[in-house]
Amino acid sequence: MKSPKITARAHTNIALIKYWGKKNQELIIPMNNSLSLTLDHFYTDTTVQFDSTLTEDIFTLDGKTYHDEKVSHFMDIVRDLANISTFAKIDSTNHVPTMAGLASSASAYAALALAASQAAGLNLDRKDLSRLARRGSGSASRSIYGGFVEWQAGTNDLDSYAVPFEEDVDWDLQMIAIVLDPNEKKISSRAGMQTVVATSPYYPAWVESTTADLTKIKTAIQARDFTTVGEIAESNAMKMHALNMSATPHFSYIEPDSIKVMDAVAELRAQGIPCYYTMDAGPNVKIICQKQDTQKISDYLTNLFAPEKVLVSAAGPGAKIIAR
Ligand SMILES: O=C(O)C[C@@](O)(CF)CCOP(=O)(O)OP(=O)(O)O
Repeated sequence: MKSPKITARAHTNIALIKYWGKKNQELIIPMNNSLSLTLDHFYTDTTVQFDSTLTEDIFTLDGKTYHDEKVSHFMDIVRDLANISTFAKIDSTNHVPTMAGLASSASAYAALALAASQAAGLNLDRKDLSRLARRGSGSASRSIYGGFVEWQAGTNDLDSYAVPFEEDVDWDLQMIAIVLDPNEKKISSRAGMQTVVATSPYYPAWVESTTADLTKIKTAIQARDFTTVGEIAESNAMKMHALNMSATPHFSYIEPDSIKVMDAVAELRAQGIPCYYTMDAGPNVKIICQKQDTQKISDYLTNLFAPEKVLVSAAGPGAKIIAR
């Protein structure tokens, strides 16, 4: 007996106000609210079909089969929700340019949450989809929606989910990802944030300051105040990375080429071009800019990096079913 074969598409999101620490590991409840922009350029397509002849979940990513504990654990959560015990075939394709290093768990688990729940006969609303995606990866909770999205931290499985802050973004904000290292990061987000929560003396100040940043950036987005949005996002990212350097053992995702991009942004700003950077759990740098400046910034960057490493995105859509 086979279920319908469902394909869902979800896009990557990049946080302007970071999630970097959990209150609860198993349920993935964050310490603070975060806010992101869903991007149009990078997305994951995932197809799921439950099949009673299978004796385990079969997961392929970009054509290769993997035994992924996180995926199986996630599928157990879906099976519990749907009250079924059937295994599934899961085929995922990351539509991020090769060597992008941006194939984030966010788009992957948002697409899997939508495809798997639908194939299991569940018809979850977007709030419950966000809660389900959160169980796969915290940032995936935000990729259920397009545009600017806020993940309300909450305190338990029921009240920790994302909400749209501005889904149809009518603002010419863009993000230029400079792909410095496509390989898997040495320290995963999950391990990195666990270390800082447990050992950084600055952690309580991070939660306090990032909560203040969130309030201010929401006002700035609504006011279309690009400079303030950029300044807060850049500062928030650097505070997140300062946590890593203050942990025990200390660690950092920042590599020499990351600093090269940061210096380029400083030079562009000195030339009067407003642009700001953010970084996540890896060396890649994302530059926040306005569409009118994107070409000038890209031209400057392609003098420093190979053109195929400079990838431009605008605001993108939420998760949706693309085939059934
Ligand atoms: O996206 C952000 O807010 C900031 C980060 O990207 C890192 F900079 C965190 C992503 O963490 P995620 O991969 O979701 O961790 P999980 O819940 O342990 O799977």
